[in-house]
Amino acid sequence: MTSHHMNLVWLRNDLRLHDHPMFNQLAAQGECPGLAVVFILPQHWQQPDPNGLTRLGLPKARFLRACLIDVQRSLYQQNIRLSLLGGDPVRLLRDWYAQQPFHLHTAAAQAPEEASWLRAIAEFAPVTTYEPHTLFRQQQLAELLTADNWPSSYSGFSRWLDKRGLLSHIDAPLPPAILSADPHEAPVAAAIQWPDHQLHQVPAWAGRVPVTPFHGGEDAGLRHLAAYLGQENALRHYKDSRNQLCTAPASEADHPYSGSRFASQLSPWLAWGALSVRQVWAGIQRWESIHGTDEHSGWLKKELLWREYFHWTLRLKGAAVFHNPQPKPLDDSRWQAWCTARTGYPAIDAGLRELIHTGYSSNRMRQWLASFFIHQLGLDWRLGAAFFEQHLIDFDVASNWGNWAYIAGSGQDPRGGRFFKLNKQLELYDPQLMHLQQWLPELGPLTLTQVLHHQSGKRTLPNWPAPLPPTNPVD
Ligand SMILES: Cc1cc2nc3c(=O)[nH]c(=O)nc-3n(C[C@H](O)[C@H](O)[C@H](O)COP(=O)(O)OP(=O)(O)OC[C@H]3O[C@@H](n4cnc5c(N)ncnc54)[C@H](O)[C@@H]3O)c2cc1C
Repeated sequence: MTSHHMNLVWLRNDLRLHDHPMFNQLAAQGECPGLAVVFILPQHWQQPDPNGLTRLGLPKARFLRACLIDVQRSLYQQNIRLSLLGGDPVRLLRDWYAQQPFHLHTAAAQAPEEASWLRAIAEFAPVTTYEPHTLFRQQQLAELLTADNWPSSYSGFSRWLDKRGLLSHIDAPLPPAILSADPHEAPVAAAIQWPDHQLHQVPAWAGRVPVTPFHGGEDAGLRHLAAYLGQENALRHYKDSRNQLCTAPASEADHPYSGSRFASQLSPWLAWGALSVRQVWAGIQRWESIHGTDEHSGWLKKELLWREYFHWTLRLKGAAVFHNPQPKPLDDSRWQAWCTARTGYPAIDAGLRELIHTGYSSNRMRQWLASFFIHQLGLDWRLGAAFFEQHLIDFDVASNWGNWAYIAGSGQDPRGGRFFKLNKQLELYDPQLMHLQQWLPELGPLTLTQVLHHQSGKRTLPNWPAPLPPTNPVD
C-alpha cells in the first residue's frame, strides 16, 4: 500500500465502523499521513428516467441520511471528517485528486455501474478495494466463480457450500477500528441536494396508516439486532412467522405471534452496510449457543445465504442480470395504475401503499407484487425492479434484481419463473385482512369473500376501482 499520499476512504453502501475490513486495515497501518472519508450521492439518482422513476424515493432518502449522520458522528468522535458530496463520483474524485492526491480505499464494485466508476478512477489514482458486503471472501468461492461452474440455482450453491464445509469457515466480525490520522477536509465543495419533502404530496390516507418503523444508522442497526435476538427473542418463531405480511398487533390475542416481529427486518441496515452480514451471522450463532440450533435459526441463516447467492451471481454475471431477452412495450394505463396503487386489486394496492409510504414490505408481499406485475399485468419485469429500486429503503442491487429476474424466469433458476395466484395467496396469508385493512382504511369493514370476488372481476367493492383485466387468472 502506498504511503506518501493521504488515504481517502470512499464509503458507498458500507456505512459503518464495526467489522469493516477497510477501516481495520487502515487502523493496522498506524499513524498515516492523513485520512479523509467521503460519501458521494450520485446526482443521476434523482433525475427521473423516461418512466418517471428516480433511484431515491423519500423513505429511502430519509433512511440513507440517518445512516450518514450516524457514521459522520462516529467518525467525528475519532477526529475524522466525513464529507458528504453530491454529483458525479468520478468527476468529483478527479477534481479532489488534482488538488490533493490520495490513495483511494473503497468497497469492491457490486454492480456494473460501480465497476465502471472504479475503472475510471484507477486511471488517475491508486485504488485498493475491500469486501465488506458478504459472508464469504472471493478467494473462498474462487473455484465456483467461473461462467461454467456457477450453479444455476440456489440449491446448487447451498450444496456446494455444504460439501466444502464452508459454513464453518465464515470469518468472525472485526471489532470497530480505532483510527489515528491527521484529519483532512474535502478540497472540493458540492453539497448533496436531498429530495424536497415539501414537494412530496402527502395522500389523504397517510394519516391513518402505520408509521415507518425504521431509523437508519449503525447504532440503530446494532440495537435492532440485539433486540431481535435478545429482549424480543423473535427468532424463536422465525420459520413459522416469516411468511406473514405484517406483525400482528399485540391486541390480536388469538394470534400465535401477536406483537412479536414476524421476520428480522434487518434488511435496511444490511443493504446500506450499517450492519455487517458477518455481525448478523455471529449474532445468530450466539443465539444458537444459548437456545440451541433449530429450524428457526437455520432458516434465517438460509435467507442470508440467498443474499450471498444473489451477490456473487451479480459479481460474476454483471450486466446480464439486468437483461430481459423478451422485453415488453409499456402499457401506460397499467403502469399509472400501479404507480398510484390503484390497480383495482386491494391486496396489491395495499402492498403498494405500504412500499411507497414506508419503503419496506415483507418478502411474501414482494413476491405477490412482482408476480402480479409480471404475470398478471403483463409488464416488463425490469420496470418493476426499477420501481422497487426507487422505493425500497433496503434496496440492494443484487437481491432486488436477482429476485425480480427469478420470479420472471429470466434469471439463474431453470424453472421458468414463479407465479403466485393472488386469491389463493390472500386466503392463505391474510385471511383476516389484517394487512389489507391496515393499508386501505377507507374501505371500512370488509369480508374476505368480498375482496376475493372483487379481485375475480365481480366488482363487489363499489368504492375501489375495477380490477385491470389480468393476463392470467387470479384464482
Ligand atoms: C421482488 C423482490 C425484491 C426484493 N428486493 C430486495 C432488496 O432490494 N433488498 C433486500 O435486502 N432484499 C430484497 N428482497 C428479498 C427479501 O424480500 C427481503 O430481504 C426481506 O423481505 C427483508 O426483510 P427481513 O430483513 O425481515 O428478512 P428476513 O426474512 O428476516 O431475512 C433476513 C435477511 O436475509 C436476506 N434475505 C431474505 N430473503 C432474501 C431473498 N429472497 N433474497 C436475498 N436476500 C434475502 C436479507 O438480507 C434479509 O434482511 C426482495 C425479494 C423480492 C421477492
